[in-house]
Amino acid sequence: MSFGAEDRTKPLARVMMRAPGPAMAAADPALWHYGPGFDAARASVQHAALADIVAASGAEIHWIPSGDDGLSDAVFVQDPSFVTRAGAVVLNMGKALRRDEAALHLAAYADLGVPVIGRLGGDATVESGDCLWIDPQTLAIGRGVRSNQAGIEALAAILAPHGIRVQAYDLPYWTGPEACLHLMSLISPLGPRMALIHAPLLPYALWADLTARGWTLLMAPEDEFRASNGLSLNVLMLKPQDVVMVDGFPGTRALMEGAGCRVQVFEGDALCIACEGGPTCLTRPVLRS
Ligand SMILES: NC(=O)NCCC[C@H](N)C(=O)O
Repeated sequence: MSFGAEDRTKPLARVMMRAPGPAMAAADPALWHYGPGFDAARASVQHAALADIVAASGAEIHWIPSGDDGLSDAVFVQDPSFVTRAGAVVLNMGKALRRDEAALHLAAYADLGVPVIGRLGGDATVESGDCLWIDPQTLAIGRGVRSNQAGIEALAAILAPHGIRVQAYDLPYWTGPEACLHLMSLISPLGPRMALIHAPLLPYALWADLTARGWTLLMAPEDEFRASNGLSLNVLMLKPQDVVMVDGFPGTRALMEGAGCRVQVFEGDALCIACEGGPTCLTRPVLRS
């Protein structure tokens, strides 16, 4: 089976997802840092609506089995691993409650026949929500509450033999270590060299590096970013300039449409805004082709 999802000139062809299922139905919102809008039953319906959009785009979905395993955040399949043209890397989550998700991803790659080229463990943590492909040879990593220096160094050592360079950028404190602030909370690629950004929190050096490479950076409306706890900006690229976002943010949507994007929406208040993860976080690309 072919794999490798780092080339954003290509459409999403294969992706992993996990339904919220019994794990999220049993979740204690205070333990998981879920907001007042959390509603597990509605979250399941909203997740299914996103899956319908992804499937209609032509991408094949590989479902990680849901279970009553206490892993409520495992619905956010973006984070515990990522897939390069050389194979998958299985990460070590910075959020302690999410550590056991690695086993789900290892099993999924075994099912799919995707080789695992490296794993992180011990005190070295990186979450894939902190990882952004600048180009297929350059992976940006946000150093912050979820991804640490030891993790970044371990990941660089795994990727270097495959011709992939890692570049770290520091993330801000923002609302503190309990909240989920990933690098990808501040930037969503819309195409090979186009992205939606929240400039005030984005590492300046990343902004400068992308600008020097000729990226078009669209500044997402501040009011919608704040009202959504950042989820207005979490946009999944299905194909270059063909994207899906949480409904309810007309200014952000209009900005992307004005830049030539087709934008589809789904309701995400009970799932995305409440649980701090949007359509990007709910999908783990395996292949773009
Ligand atoms: N890539 C992402 O931004 N993932 C969202 C993860 C949300 C989840 N509740 C977490 O705190 O890890």
